[in-house]
Amino acid sequence: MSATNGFRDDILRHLKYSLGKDEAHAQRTDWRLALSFAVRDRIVDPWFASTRTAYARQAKRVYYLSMEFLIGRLLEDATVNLGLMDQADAIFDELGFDLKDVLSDEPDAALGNGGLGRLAACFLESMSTIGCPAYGYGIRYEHGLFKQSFHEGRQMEAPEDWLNQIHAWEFERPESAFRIGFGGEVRDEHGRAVWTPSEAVIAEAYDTPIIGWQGRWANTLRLWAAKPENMFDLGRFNAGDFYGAAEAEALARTISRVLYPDDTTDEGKRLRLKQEFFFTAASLRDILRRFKSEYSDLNLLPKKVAIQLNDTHPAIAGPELVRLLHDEQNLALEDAIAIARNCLSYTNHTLLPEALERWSEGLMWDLLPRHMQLIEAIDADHQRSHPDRKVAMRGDGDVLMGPLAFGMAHKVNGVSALHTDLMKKTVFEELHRLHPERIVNQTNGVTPRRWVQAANPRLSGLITEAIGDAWIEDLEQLEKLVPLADDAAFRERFDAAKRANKADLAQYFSERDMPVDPDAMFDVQIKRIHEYKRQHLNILETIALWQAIRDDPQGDWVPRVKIFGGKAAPGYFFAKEIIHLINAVADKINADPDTSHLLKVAYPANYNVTLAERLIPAAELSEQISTAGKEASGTGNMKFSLNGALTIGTLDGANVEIRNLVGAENFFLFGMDASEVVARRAVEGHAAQAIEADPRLARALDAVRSGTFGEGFEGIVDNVSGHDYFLVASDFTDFYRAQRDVETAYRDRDAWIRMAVLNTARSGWFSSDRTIRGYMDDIWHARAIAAE
Ligand SMILES: CCc1ccc([C@H](C)CC(=O)N[C@@H]2O[C@H](CO)[C@@H](O)[C@H](O)[C@H]2O)cc1
Repeated sequence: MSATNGFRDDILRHLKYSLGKDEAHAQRTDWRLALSFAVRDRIVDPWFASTRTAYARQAKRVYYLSMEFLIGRLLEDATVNLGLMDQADAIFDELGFDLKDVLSDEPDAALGNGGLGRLAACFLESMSTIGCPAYGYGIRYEHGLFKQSFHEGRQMEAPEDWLNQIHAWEFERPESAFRIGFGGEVRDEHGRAVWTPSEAVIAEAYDTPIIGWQGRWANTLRLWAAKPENMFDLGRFNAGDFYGAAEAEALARTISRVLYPDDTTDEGKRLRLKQEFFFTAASLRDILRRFKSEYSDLNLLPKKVAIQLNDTHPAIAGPELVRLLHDEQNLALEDAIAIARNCLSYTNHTLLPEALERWSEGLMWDLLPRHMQLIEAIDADHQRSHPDRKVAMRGDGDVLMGPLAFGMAHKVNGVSALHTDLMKKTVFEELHRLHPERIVNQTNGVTPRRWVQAANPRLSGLITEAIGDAWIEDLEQLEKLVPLADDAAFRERFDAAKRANKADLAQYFSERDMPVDPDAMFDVQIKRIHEYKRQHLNILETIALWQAIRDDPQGDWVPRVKIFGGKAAPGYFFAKEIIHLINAVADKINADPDTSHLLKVAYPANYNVTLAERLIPAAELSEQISTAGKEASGTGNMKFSLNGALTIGTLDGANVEIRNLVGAENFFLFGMDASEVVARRAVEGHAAQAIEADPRLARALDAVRSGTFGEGFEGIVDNVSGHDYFLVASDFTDFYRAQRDVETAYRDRDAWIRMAVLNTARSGWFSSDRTIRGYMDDIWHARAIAAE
């Protein structure tokens, strides 16, 4: 019985016995689920072996606590990592189906907003591929990030409901449940603090196996769902109070009902804090339960447990771990604090002031009274050892989650070299001076399995043909491609792969009434919509280009398609105006008979992980144009370089390291650097000056203000020509110059492809495997082990 036949039989067996469907009546979803179950069967054994080996080897485990895991689809990832893609392709071909079509039936697990959530997902896959014993802990949101659609160019939001169908990749764990309390009071009983919560919910675990490359190891993503202590109040039901009967359940489930869609603004909502404590407390309980099932001496905890806080969202872990060790395990307070600190480490992902979490002490006293007491004690303990320094964890009636996380962590890291440096000079300046060894850098990375091997099979095949397939788990082997940049035949095939990917994307767009020319340059900016990411700078340059083409239609223009993708937080008005403007400009320019053969704008709605996997392999120009000093790292920038797109960008975040590795000559740099930005912002009237000095910019802004693209965009023009905090006006002229340089380069196909090959070849360092090895060595002191 060949492996393929065994696999085929398992698919048919699941269709019949797991889904109760016979082939004749099976829908696409049935086939997708049958395939999922057959693939899942092949994950369970390595999964169990990994868990068993970690216990047998008394290995140190890593616990990654994150409010977000932007996983996307799982079936293709698992099939690729198990090396079953070709078999699945052959089986479905024989069954008369297109595997790609079956795979496209899976909904994205959109349990995240953007960079932070996707990084967590890449990290889980890399920890499994490396064989680092680890758990991801998060929330099983019933509704992930909202679905975006456009109505008359404006963003509309609709609930995302990935769980309104069978979810093939989770195992419910009713036996792993914890009672999580809120509110109530703290009484002192013989010198011991006893917290009696006034309300409680049950946190129930759902496990998803995360298989690594070649299925050698699998870790667990444990997501907590909120359930009521008692499901249904029969008494109230019998009394005819039907709502009352279901109230407890509805209230409890609210905690894991929906992901907060903000990715840069701390709303400070009570429910958000409940979500943060809910999953953090359940995770710490589970971690201590597992530790105590193997060891009795709590002083061993830091040797066996490393807990990573993905930003401040789980920072309540500091006080909660101290509470568990001191109040429940009876360790002395200072010992509890020391042990907790040696287990905990914290990653900062943003310097934006509005994104730094602070909770009112009033709310903290109300919701978590014992934790507020402990925060005071921890703060006092920290200040005691540094009386003269302003390193308070509280200020103006708020608990500052950044300083609290910093104070309760043995290591704190930034996510790119520039960002880590800025952390030391700005938000954590005083704390850094106090703890000069605590801040380290771990530049982000992305998993090459999803973002190259699976998303871009044409390029992957070409690379493997040229240098073998070891690159997939040792990405810096891509360096071996450098000499091939000078090989015309290889360049030819490299370009052919990109060309074919562009044709696929053009097909996808034409099916959605967005016809584009596959021979035009595909210029892509895909990320959350935010002023600091400057999508409005990109659309203003697009307008100026359009005007220039109209001035000189016979000019030697390079046909270009400007592709945008991204959601705005529902409450972020300005970002929504930027979306509206981009769609309005698209309508105008795409309908212009004189220019539409030279310039098109495409903005597919509902940008998510799956759409990124479709857009990035077809991209030629990657827009990384944030105001220097604002983008902590970026990870899309890495995905584009690996897939042979050239970057136009500022010296911001990881762009700096990408440019250093691929070579300045293979990168289109523009704009001010982080220190020039600070200096320029201090110049009175900096925007007006810039507009004064650049007629193209003035003309583009006039067109927007005068209604060329419709009414209602004054806000954007006023901002860019007024306060312009993100220096769109001041960076415009150089951006326009860089875009013209891009066109000059693009005209020389050979030179362009050569640069593209060098970007792919020299981007291997941006593998999340390299990043995870950095965390293992510098922060977690954890070692990889192989499953027995
Ligand atoms: C409290 C609301 C909130 C929610 C999420 C966040 C995240 C930290 C925002 C985020 O996703 N940051 C991005 O993290 C990526 C992974 O490190 C970086 O590559 C991006 O530069 C950074 O913007 C801030 C504030």
